[in-house]
Amino acid sequence: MAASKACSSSAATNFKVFRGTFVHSTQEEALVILEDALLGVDSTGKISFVEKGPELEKVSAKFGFNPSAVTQLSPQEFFMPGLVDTHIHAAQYSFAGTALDLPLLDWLQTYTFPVESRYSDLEFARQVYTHVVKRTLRNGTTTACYFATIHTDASLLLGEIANDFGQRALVGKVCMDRNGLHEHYKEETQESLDETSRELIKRKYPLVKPVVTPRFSVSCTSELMLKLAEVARNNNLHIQSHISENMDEVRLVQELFPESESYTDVYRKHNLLTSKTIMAHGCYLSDEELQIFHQTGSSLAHCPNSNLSLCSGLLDVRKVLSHKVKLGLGTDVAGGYSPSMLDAVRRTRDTSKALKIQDPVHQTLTWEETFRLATLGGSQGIPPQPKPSFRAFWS
Ligand SMILES: O=c1[nH]c(=O)c2nc[nH]c2[nH]1
Ligand SMILES: [Zn+2]
Repeated sequence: MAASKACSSSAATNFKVFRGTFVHSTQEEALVILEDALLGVDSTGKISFVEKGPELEKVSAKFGFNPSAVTQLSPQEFFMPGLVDTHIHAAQYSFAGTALDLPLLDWLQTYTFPVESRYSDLEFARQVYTHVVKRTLRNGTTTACYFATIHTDASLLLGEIANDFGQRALVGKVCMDRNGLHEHYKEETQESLDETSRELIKRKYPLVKPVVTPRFSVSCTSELMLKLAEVARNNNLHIQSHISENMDEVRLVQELFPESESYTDVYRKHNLLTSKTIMAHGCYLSDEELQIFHQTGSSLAHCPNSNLSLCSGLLDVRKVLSHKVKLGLGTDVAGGYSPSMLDAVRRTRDTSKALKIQDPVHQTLTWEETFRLATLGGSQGIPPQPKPSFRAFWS
């Protein structure tokens, strides 16, 4: 992300205007580079126009800004869209980079649940949540889809912190009414529902929205999942959870829900697959399951660092995209050790190359495609405020 240098400070205008190179993605083209462009931002922070640099005089007359107040980028600088982290556990930031020696279910039991259970302590929560928001913003994450913990007050605090630092976020109080792995870190069904409602009522920050967050099928009863789906539908909310991350987890879900045809079928039967659903991982989804994702408009968060670090699996992104399923990238801190979305971009390429080693006909993802997944891809699961794309202005 480029820093900018003002070439003049006089600004008797409603627009902040930048001139230089702008880089972004569209559905048709993974990487579009606009050289010597003018980008105008209105007083609410929204992009109002993108025009050609050499037409400055004409454009300034049309939009009524002072041409000498334009901020000129240097030749080494460029603007790009903010990075969208579609899956990150804010509470797990406290142990990011450690404890990656166990597979998923053992990792949850040994490291994750004991740490998450500490977030009834709001001072601890404030410290960790402040660090994670500042760190992800520093790494270019302008929008994040956070899992908090089962604690409503700490989850509300995370939203307040993200809002105060200017990060757009979906924040979910985690819901889990069964936990065979750690008996003390769970809620009663009604308590989980009541606390979710309390979170909805109290969350009032302009940049932050609540997201209904059943942790995963392993830790939720049928009753809780059905009722959470109702909450999401009645309030038109996003839903986030995990799916098909690791083979032991997939087998356990089959045992817990023997009447369901697949892991995806479990969520479908509980009405949790909507066009506002973001499911993390999906390494072992079959073609039939991906078709259900396509039909319901649900999206996937690809978390390659976590998939590699916990030896969970290798998601075939090409296969997902060939089913026309929406897909963004996630850091999945702390299964993923890095909070940086640029790391997620690199690991996405590494995973694609590992798939090519296994199967030489696999078509490796390009840098351009991976950049698109980290920006536009993520924003399809978490749509931004309606805003015209650069392309709409640049004809
Ligand atoms: O990577 C993961 N991190 C988690 O915290 C989690 N919970 C359920 N499934 C999970 N996977
Ligand atoms: Zn996760």
